Amino acid sequence: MTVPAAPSPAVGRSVSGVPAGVYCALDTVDLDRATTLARLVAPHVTGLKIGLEFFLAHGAAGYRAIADQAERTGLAIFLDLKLHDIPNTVAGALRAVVPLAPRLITLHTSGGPAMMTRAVEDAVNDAEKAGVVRPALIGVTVLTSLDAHDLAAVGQGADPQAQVLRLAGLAQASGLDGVVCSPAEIAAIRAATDPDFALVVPGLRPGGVVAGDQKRVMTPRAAHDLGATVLVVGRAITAAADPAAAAASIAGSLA
Ligand SMILES: O=c1ccn([C@@H]2O[C@H](COP(=O)(O)O)[C@@H](O)[C@H]2O)c(=O)[nH]1
Repeated sequence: MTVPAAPSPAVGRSVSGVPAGVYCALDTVDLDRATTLARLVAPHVTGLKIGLEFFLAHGAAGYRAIADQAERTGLAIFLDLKLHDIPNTVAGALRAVVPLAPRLITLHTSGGPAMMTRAVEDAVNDAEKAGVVRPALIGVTVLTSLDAHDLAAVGQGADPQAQVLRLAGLAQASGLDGVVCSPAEIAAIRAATDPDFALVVPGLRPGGVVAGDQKRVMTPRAAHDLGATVLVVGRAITAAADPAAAAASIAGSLA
């Protein structure tokens, strides 16, 4: 199939060293599939997201295989490990992965202020020691797969927006560079945080694509217009019959 010419994949405003635009989530345990997807979507996206599925299967060697490819095509790498543990353990995990030089790393804001402030301090030192640019530290607030009913089930009575706002405020006060939120909370966080606070937004479904396990969803265009910095798109691209065409169509929808 012919892939339509893509507009510039750099959309939105880059903040805190986070290049703005669409990042494709390479959620697979298959290294060949990940490298093929990375090649196919490269002309249409700003970055590639490596998450738990790929990293647990292939570790640093797999990361480097994707990062080498990303470097050749000028894409940013987002290492989405969603670290969540005591401060010392998260600091140790960062020490292990900061030398890989991803542009973004995630950790859970519900790990608390002590964990986040320690992460910020240590990431600076880890990056300096490794001679790499410090990654942006991005706090996961309330997963986009959760709704008010799910929050109540785990003892968090707050509605998702109130809980996301609370955690985003905590993340900013702890020195993080931004948060992961759903499209539904972008406007409220933008109003409550510094303009340079990065908003990383999954839960994106172009028209006609099923939500599946995601509960707080919007289209990429709606999230872009609301002010997302990073648009995270996985299955709408990777499960499409033609991933390059799907990525090109999403990039085109933002123009
Ligand atoms: O709250 C969150 C945090 C991270 N994610 C990640 O984004 C992608 C979304 O994949 P889709 O296939 O587009 O649903 C996936 O890698 C998640 O781990 C999220 O969805 N929600």
